[in-house]
Amino acid sequence: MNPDIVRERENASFNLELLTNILDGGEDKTNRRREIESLVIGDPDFQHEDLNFMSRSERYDAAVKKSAQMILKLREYGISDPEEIYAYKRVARGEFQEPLGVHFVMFVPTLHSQCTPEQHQKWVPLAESFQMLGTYAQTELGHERFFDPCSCVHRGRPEPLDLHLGMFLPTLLNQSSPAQLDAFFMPAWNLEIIGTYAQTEMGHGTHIRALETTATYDPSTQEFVLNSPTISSIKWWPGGLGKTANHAIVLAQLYTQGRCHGLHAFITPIRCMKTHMPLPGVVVGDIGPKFGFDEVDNGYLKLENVRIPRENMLMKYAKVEPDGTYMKPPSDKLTYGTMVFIRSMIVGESARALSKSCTIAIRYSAVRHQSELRPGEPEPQILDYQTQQFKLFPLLATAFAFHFVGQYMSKTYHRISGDINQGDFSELPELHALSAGLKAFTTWAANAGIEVCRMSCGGHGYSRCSSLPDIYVTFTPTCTYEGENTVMMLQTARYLLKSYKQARAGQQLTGIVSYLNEPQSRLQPHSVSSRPAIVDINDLASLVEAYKLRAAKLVELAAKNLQGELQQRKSNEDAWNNSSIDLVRASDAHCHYVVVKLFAAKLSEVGDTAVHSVLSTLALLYALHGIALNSGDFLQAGLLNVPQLDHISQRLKALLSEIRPDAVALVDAFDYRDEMLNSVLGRYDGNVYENMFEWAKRSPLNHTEVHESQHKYLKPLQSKL
Ligand SMILES: CCCCCCCCCCCCCCCC(=O)SCCNC(=O)CCNC(=O)[C@H](O)C(C)(C)COP(=O)(O)OP(=O)(O)OC[C@H]1O[C@@H](n2cnc3c(N)ncnc32)[C@H](O)[C@@H]1OP(=O)(O)O
Ligand SMILES: Cc1cc2nc3c(=O)[nH]c(=O)nc-3n(C[C@H](O)[C@H](O)[C@H](O)COP(=O)(O)OP(=O)(O)OC[C@H]3O[C@@H](n4cnc5c(N)ncnc54)[C@H](O)[C@@H]3O)c2cc1C
Repeated sequence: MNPDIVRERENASFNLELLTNILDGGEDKTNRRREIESLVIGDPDFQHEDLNFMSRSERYDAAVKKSAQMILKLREYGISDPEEIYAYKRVARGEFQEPLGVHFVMFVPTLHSQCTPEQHQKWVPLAESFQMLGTYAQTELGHERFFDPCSCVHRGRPEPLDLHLGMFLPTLLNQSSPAQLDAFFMPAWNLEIIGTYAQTEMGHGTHIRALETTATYDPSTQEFVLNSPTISSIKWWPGGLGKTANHAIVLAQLYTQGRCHGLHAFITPIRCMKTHMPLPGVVVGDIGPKFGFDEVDNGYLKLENVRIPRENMLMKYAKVEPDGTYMKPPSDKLTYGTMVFIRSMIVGESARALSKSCTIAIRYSAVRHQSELRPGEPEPQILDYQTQQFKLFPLLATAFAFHFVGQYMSKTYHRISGDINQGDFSELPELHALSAGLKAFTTWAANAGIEVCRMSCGGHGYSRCSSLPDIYVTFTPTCTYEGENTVMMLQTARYLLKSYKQARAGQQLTGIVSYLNEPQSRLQPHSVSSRPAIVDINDLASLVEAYKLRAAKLVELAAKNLQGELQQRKSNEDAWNNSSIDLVRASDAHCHYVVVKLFAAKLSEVGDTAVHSVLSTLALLYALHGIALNSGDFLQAGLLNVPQLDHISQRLKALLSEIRPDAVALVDAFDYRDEMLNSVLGRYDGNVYENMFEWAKRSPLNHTEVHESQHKYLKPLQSKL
C-alpha cells in the first residue's frame, strides 16, 4: 500500500462506512451489494483482456458474450431484485457502473395482494416465470400491467443489448395492449426477440413531430405498410440496431383512411429469427465508428414497403380498428413515456460518472508528488495545491449532490408513473419538466467535471489506463441522447413560464414550482446598492433561499423578455426564439435551486455527527461555489453585494482546507472496487507507477520487439535515401 494513501485514510474525521450506507440507502443494502459484486469479481467467466487493447469488432464480440453470460448467471443465481441486478451488472460490465436505488421487489407482493382471481390466474404464472428468469419483475395494477423498466437497464459501459433492455422492452410494456403483451413480451424476455428503439432519423432527432417514416394502414390485408420515403428518413443511431436486434420499435407517422394521425410506435421484425438475415424490404447496418460506444452497433434502417400485421401497432392508448378507424389516446404525449423514463434515470448516471472520476483524480492526487512548494522540502502531494483542491473538491461536492438528486428523481419517476399507470395523468407535465431539466443540468455539469478530473491528472490522465477518457466518451452523449440538453432546458422553461403565468393569475401552484407563488419570489427591481444583502453565506438554509429567489428572478426576467418580444408584434415562435437564451438561463437556475435544496434536505436525514459535519461542509461548498460561478445573477437580483462576493471567495478557500483531510475517505465512501474503476491512477492501494508499467507492457504494439512496419516501410526508405 502506498504510504501517502495510508496516511490520508488515517486522517479521516468520519466513519466512511456510515457514509457508504447513506449512499446505498442502508447498511443491509451495502452488505448485499458487496455480496453480489463479489459474485462477479470471483467469476473466471468475466475475466478478459482490457478492452482498450481490443479492436472494435473484438469489443463488440466481448460485449455480446458478456451480456449472454450475465443473463444466464442472473437466472442461475436467482437474482431478480432490480437493485441487485444493477449491483451485479455494474461489476460484470467493468468500470462504468454503480447500483441504482430502485425498490421494485414490492411489485410482486402487490400482484399477489391486489389481483382479482381471474387476473391472478392470467398474470401470476407469467410474472413468476419472469422471476425465474431472474432479470425482471412485473406486476399488475388494476387492469394494467405495471412494469419497472429500471430493472432492465444497467448503468455503465454501454452494451449491444442496452436498447433491447432499456427502451424496447419498456416501450413494449408501457404501450402494448394486453394481447400484444402476450404475443411479444415472452419472446422478448427470452431473447428470441431482441429489440431496439428506432426513433431518430438521419434528418431529425429533436423535432420528432417531423419524422418522415410512414406506416400506412391497408384494411384489405389488415396490415401496416412501412416506408422510409427519403434519405433523411432513414433511421439512424438506434443502439443494437446494426447487428444485434431482430426487431425494432419503429416510430412512424400513422396514416389511415387517408389521414395522418402523427407519431405512433410499431413493432417491426427486421431480421429472420432463424437465420438473422435482414428480412425483405429491410436495409440495415452499423453506422460506423463514433467518439465512443465502441461496443454498441448503433445502426441504420431503411424500410421499403415492409408489411406488418395490424396487431403490431402498440395499442394500449391509441388504436386502429380493423376497418381503419382511428381511436385517439388520452394524451398524445404518452408515446414519449420511454424517453421520460431514461431521462429520469440519467440523473443518477451523472452522479456515478462524476463520482468515479473524482475517485480516480483524488486518489491519484494523493500519491502524485510534483514541483516545489517550499524550497528544499520534498515535493508535495499535488492534492496540497490550493488550485488542485479548487478543481476537484467542488466536483466531489457535486457528485454527492447529484447522488441525492438521482435518488429523488428515481423515486419521483416511480411515484408519478405509478399514477399514470392508474390513469391519473395530472403530474405528467411536472415529471416531464423535472426530468428534462435535471437530465440536462446534471449531465452538463458531470460532463465538464469529468474532463476537469482528467486534466487534473496531468499527462497520465490522457492515458486510457486512467479510465478517464473512457468515462468521458461513454458519458458525453448523455448530453445529446434522450433529448439534446438545450432543447430539454427549453422544455423545462416552457413549464416554468406556464407556471409563472398561472401564479400571476392567482392560481395556487403545487410541487417543485410552488415557490413561484410566494410573494417574495416576485422581486421588484432594486438597484444593487440600495438593496440590503439578504444572504448569510454560512447558513445553508439562507443559501437555499437565495437560490430560490435567483430562480424566481430569472423566470420573471425570461417572462418579461418574452413579453417584450411579443409586444413588438413578433409571432409567438419568433418571440420564443429571441428569448431562448434567457429561457435556458431560467431553467438552469431552477434546476440549480432544486439540487441545492435537495442536498440541504438530505442533511436532515443524517444522524451521525461526524458524517453530518462533513456532508454539511460539502453542501456549503457546493452552494457557495455555484454562487461564485454565477455571481452576476445573484448581484443582479440584489441577493448579494460585492463585499459578500469577497467573503465567499475567502470562505471557499477555508472550506477547501476543511475538506482536504477527508478527501480520500470521501471518495472511498463511494465504494468503487478496483475491478469496477479499472483505473491504474485510481487504484485503492495507490501503487500507480509499477502498475502503469505493467499495463503498458500489455499494449498490442509490445507483442513483438520489432514492428513489421520497420521492415515494410522504414528499412526500404532508408535504403532509398
Ligand atoms: C438505469 C438507467 C440508466 C440510463 C442511462 C444509461 C442507458 C444506457 C445507454 C443507453 C443508450 C442510449 C439511448 C439513447 C436513446 C435515444 O436517444 S432515443 C431518442 C430520444 N429522442 C429524444 O429524446 C427526442 C427529443 N425530442 C422530444 O422529446 C420532443 O420532440 C420535444 C423536443 C420535447 C418537442 O416535442 P413536441 O411534440 O414538438 O412538443 P412541444 O410542441 O414542444 O410541446 C407540446 C407539449 O408536450 C409536452 N411534452 C413534450 N414532451 C413531453 C413528454 N416527454 N412528456 C410529457 N409531455 C411532453 C410539452 O411540455 C408541451 O406541453 P404544453 O406546454 O403544450 O402543455
Ligand atoms: C450515442 C448515441 C446513442 C443514440 N441512441 C439512439 C437510439 O437508440 N434510438 C434513437 O432513436 N436515437 C438515438 N440517438 C439519437 C439521439 O436521440 C439524437 O441524436 C438526439 O435526440 C439529438 O437529436 P439530433 O441529433 O437531431 O440533434 P439536433 O436537434 O440536430 O441538434 C443540433 C443542435 O441544434 C440545436 N437545436 C435543435 N432544435 C432546437 C430547438 N428547438 N431550439 C434550440 N436549439 C435547437 C441543439 O441544441 C443542438 O445544438 C442516439 C444518439 C447518440 C449520440
